[in-house]
Amino acid sequence: MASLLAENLTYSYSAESKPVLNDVSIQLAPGTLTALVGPNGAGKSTLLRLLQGQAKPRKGQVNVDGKPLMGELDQIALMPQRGLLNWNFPITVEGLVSLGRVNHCRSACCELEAALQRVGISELSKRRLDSLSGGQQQKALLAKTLMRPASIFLLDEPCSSLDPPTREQFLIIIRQLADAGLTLFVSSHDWGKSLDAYDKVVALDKTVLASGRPQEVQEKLDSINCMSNNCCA
Ligand SMILES: Nc1ncnc2c1ncn2[C@@H]1O[C@H](COP(=O)(O)OP(=O)(O)OP(=O)(O)O)[C@@H](O)[C@H]1O
Repeated sequence: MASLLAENLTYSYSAESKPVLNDVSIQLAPGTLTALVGPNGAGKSTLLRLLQGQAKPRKGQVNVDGKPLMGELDQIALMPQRGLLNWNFPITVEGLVSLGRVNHCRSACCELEAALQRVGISELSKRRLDSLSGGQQQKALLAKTLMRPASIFLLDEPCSSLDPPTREQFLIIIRQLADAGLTLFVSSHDWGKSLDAYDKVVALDKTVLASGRPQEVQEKLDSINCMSNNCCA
């Protein structure tokens, strides 16, 4: 089990441009499920990339288990937004999921079958990716991410494009993963009852607007115009 502490992160995409993240601090406790919500352009994906070590903050630092993060770590896995993938690529589910394997990893949790079982798609392993529904594709992408020998998982909008029942199913899966000891940080545009499934919510709009238990954050955000109408978009 691993913990993550980000302190005072500031980031801009170039030296001349304005920061897209400003003085962002967050803490992820081991074995917890945390939601990251915020409007379009709030910096959610950027923050997840900083936390995984894909980009370096201009100010501030990320600590994993008390040690500064230097570059990408096997310990932290990022599931990208579905829009970044070519879903028509001719590959089977097991082919895609196997791509998540890290060569030197031999532990049982990283085995293909275990990853497929964890997200409940063992029976789809021989199917082509482009023959699956959006929800099944998202589960396959999660299974690929779970092949990493990581204990911290950053999921970028895994529930986008899923219908409400499939979202609920997905939430049950990620809740089980957290209950099994993994640390999950999940960006989302869902705002409302579905956040009750999380241990903690971080609301971001370039900086942290609110952070805490779902009910507390919801009450705080109810008074902020940009996040009204039960939706962060
Ligand atoms: N590669 C890039 N170069 C320059 N600016 C970028 C780049 N990627 C993102 N941005 C800018 O950074 C800001 C934050 O974008 P980011 O994608 O992190 O937000 P987000 O909260 O994930 O948005 P969404 O909910 O729409 O996915 C936006 O203003 C965006 O235009």
